[in-house]
Amino acid sequence: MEGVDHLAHERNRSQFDVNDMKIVWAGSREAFEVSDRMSRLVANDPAFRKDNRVHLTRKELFKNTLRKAAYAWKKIIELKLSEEEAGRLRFFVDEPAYTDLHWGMFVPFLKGQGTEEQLQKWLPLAYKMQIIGCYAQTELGHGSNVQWLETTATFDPKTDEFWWPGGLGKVSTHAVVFARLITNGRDYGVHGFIVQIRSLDDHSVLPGITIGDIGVKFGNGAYNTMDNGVMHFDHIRIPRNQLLMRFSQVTREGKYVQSDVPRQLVYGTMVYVRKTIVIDASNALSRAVCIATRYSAVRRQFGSQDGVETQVINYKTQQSRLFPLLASAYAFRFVGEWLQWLYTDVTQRLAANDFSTLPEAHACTAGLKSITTAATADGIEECRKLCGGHGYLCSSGLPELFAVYVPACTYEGDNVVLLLQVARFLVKTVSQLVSGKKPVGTTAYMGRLQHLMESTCKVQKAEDWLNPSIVLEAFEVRSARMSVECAKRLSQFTNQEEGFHELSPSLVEAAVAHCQLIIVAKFIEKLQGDIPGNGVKDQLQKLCSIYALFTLHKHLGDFLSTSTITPKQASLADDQLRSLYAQVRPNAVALVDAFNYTDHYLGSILGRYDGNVYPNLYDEAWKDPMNDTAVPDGYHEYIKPLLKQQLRNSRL
Ligand SMILES: CC(C)(COP(=O)(O)OP(=O)(O)OC[C@H]1O[C@@H](n2cnc3c(N)ncnc32)[C@H](O)[C@@H]1OP(=O)(O)O)[C@@H](O)C(=O)NCCC(=O)NCCSC(=O)/C=C/CC(=O)O
Ligand SMILES: Cc1cc2nc3c(=O)[nH]c(=O)nc-3n(C[C@H](O)[C@H](O)[C@H](O)COP(=O)(O)OP(=O)(O)OC[C@H]3O[C@@H](n4cnc5c(N)ncnc54)[C@H](O)[C@@H]3O)c2cc1C
Repeated sequence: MEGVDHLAHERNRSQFDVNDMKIVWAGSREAFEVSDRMSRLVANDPAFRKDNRVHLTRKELFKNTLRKAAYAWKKIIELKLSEEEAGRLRFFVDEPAYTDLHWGMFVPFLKGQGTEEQLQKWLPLAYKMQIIGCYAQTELGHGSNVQWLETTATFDPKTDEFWWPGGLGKVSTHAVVFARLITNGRDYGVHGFIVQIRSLDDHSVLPGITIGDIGVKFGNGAYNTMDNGVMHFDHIRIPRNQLLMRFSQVTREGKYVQSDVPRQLVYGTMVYVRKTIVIDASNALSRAVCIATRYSAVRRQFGSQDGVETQVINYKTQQSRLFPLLASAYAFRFVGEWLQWLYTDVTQRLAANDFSTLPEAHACTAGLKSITTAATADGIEECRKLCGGHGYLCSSGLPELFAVYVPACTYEGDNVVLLLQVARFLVKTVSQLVSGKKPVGTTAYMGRLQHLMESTCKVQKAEDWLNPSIVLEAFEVRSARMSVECAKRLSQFTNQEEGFHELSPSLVEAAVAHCQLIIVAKFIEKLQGDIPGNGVKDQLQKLCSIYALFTLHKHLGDFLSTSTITPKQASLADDQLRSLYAQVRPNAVALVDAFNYTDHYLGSILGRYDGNVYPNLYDEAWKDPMNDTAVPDGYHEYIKPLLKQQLRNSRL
């Protein structure tokens, strides 16, 4: 029945104030207000309709995305929205588009790498969208290995193929292009250039440049709203001052001048985007968990008592699959908040030419991007399975969410390649202990190595696993012992690079252990701070324990093989986990209501706020074009003759 809240009984059971939790999830009351207003503005405007995406052809889909992006831009101007409001509006439009790369990579790269003079020229054009930019770094032959990019930019004192860049295929007029800078016969490695690729008069591709779309990508709808492109340069010429010269210059005479900064600053935009991808992971996972939790509370199957079947959310197996994902969504939110702080701090230090925390920023953004995207991609697929057959319908919202999300494990740095960067950072940290260098930041725990190597876990009863200090120490011991073991095995190789290559699977596991420790530590830190709201902190403490103990359970091999805990303590952790699931159960629907997602944004019949699933699932089926006629296309050509032939055969 429309208008009835079929989940009211669930909402009445919750033991905390969901409106207070909405503020904590949003980050502040102001952030909540902006988000709530923008999500409703989008949900209530039919121009942002998205339930028809899966029925559109690729060209219709793309044109529809251009229409929405132009309409959104018009709204932003008309309503004089702030940068924050505009960003939230684009988020709730929920459609990968060229604007993501224009605002998410092209503009940040200009801001990070341009000189004052270059910013004055290019930023006003980009802010007013008088030029549209993309980020062209990946080539057909190289994406991960940036140092081996093959496009060259040779300085001519007298007077290159990109693959993947989002927005490149059909829309962008300009590109940030990565190429090897060659001047006076010497290769100075990869630098960033701004290159005009299309005419601002008729959008034609400029001479010497070939551009196209790379073709259909995974899934219906999904990333096919984005014109990821292919571009080939054939000896084009650009002015010298289109080398972005904040950190290195080429003089009019062709002399290369490198200011005294780490060359990795040219990678600054990737660090910036990896940081944002962690919060994006929390957004995507919370969306899938919201759908799966509400549907699990609606769905009844087997186990009937007095003629009423059991809600599937009451099965322990459903809880053991769903609640860790709920906890992870909150965990990734809070580590993403901390990462934003770290990034701001590093940026302020860079402005003062303090590069001391650059390695930490690189390791944290790389590692946390890797493990949160991997867990989220797996988590969205698990949420689909938690919804049984209906989870496989596009009207559940889950297949398209999965298809649009999974490239996050690849773009902005392949997850394994990035974890290997973290492993290098850890091995270096351990090796520097010998020389007396005090580890700081997220590796500070390595400074207590002696203690961590000798420590024994104090758990004697299940409740002991609720003690944050005990949990934190267990994760520190596991990570420290794995890193030390890798460093020890590596030291037995005469060729360190060969050893690193040989031991890379174990090194990746040590990197994961370190990054999971960061997530647990930041969740605990969050709870040590002021958490306003009735019953809110208590719920978050339960979710923090669930994230930590589920992670311990999932990586039990590490904890046992490093003697961090005993099998008995592992069993006590499982007991505590089950108890925590029972405590979260009455609050589960309210905990996902706290994400404050509109039905429009969720795009899911299963995840409707009112839980009125079945009538709407049934009605949705009839909207499919397949049901336009009772007799399907093809009947007369292929079915009728077959049936007639079979009838004749049976009479012979
Ligand atoms: C894999 C990378 C990081 C290797 O970089 P490379 O220059 O080869 O460095 P080394 O491994 O030799 O390390 C040298 C040194 O530099 C440090 N370092 C590396 N990267 C950074 C960084 N970003 N910030 C700070 N420091 C860094 C490293 O730690 C070493 O330090 P030492 O002290 O040990 O010397 C690199 O090739 C890379 O990042 N590859 C991934 C490429 C990538 O992410 N591409 C993204 C393209 S854009 C995209 O995908 C857009 C998607 C948008 C969408 O649609 O959403
Ligand atoms: C949807 C999408 C959007 C994108 N948008 C953009 C964009 O806007 N601009 C842009 O420039 N690029 C973009 N990219 C490209 C993306 O950045 C690259 O695909 C990504 O960096 C991975 O690089 P690769 O494709 O070379 O993978 P590869 O590195 O070739 O990975 C292939 C396999 O090799 C493994 N591997 C590679 N090196 C090592 C190593 N040293 N040790 C162990 N294993 C290794 C990887 O783990 C992986 O399993 C996009 C990609 C996608 C999917």
